[in-house]
Amino acid sequence: MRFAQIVMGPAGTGKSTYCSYLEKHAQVTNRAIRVVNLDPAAEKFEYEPLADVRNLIQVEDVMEDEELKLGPNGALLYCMNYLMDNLESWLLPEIGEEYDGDYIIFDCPGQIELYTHMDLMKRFVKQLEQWSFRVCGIFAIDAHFLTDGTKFIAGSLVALSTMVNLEIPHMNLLTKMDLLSKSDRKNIERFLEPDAHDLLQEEAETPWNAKFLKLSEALGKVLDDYSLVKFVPLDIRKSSNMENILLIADMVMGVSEDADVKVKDFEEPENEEESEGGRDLDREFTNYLEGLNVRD
Ligand SMILES: Nc1nc2c(ncn2[C@@H]2O[C@H](COP(=O)(O)OP(=O)(O)OP(=O)(O)O)[C@@H](O)[C@H]2O)c(=O)[nH]1
Ligand SMILES: [Mg+2]
Repeated sequence: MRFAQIVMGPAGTGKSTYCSYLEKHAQVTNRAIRVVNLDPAAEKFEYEPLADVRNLIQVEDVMEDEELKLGPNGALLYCMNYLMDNLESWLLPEIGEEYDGDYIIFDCPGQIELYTHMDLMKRFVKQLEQWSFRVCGIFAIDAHFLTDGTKFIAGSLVALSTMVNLEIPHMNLLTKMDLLSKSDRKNIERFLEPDAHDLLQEEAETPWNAKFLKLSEALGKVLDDYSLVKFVPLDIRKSSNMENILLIADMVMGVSEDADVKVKDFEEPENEEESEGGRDLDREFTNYLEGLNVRD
């Protein structure tokens, strides 16, 4: 049995940052988690990829193709199709045939149509399942876009389409929590266990809502009925948030304590401080985040 998180979501919402954060978290907590870059348009990321789709195909090369004549979005979809046709021949050798207990994070592109209605990612999920992976979908949403009830409904519906399309256990990550003001952070707490009906009541005064309140209420009911559309906050400065996310992912993938999840080979601590008092995970995180230039 192997485990995978597929990290999806709109452009710039912090998918790659989450992946590098998770890779680092795994290093300091001794879990063997590796990241695979599946974004053929990625320019840079901070993790050390186990495999990188850009070694198979690159968006610029496709855009330069005189016969295809594709722009950036069409070229990206072409690359993803090409990747799906080469999963057995390219990806499998890169990640290895069968290592029991492997935990792999797939960092995906920010093209939302890949998730909501196209079948490319569904093909990918099916293939991973055939390779005996248990898969969890992580859908990254920028917390700034969820600060009122109407935006919440819109954001949740995109997440819901993805969940329904891919048919895998699913978690919505509220990213960039560290950038929210105190009041926005407080405001967002009501979305963590939301009652869509209550949230919409507060929005009822705008002309749009007066006209479409019934529609919004009906959508709200859909979300309530699919109570799986839940949001988990990610404040990148807090290692406890990461632990929480990993725990939920473990739960939804059915990773039990007796499952054979790999830990890294034990390394002897190099300095005395570590051997005496254990490792200071928060300090290691702070050093890492300073390297990433995350604002405080
Ligand atoms: N402060 C802060 N900045 C973040 C966080 N997550 C992402 N960023 C910043 O947001 C920008 C986009 O982050 P990425 O991780 O590249 O986002 P992405 O979703 O991978 O973007 P695409 O792959 O282009 O769709 C970068 O400048 C990051 O440094 C976060 O949690 N906190
Ligand atoms: Mg990215």
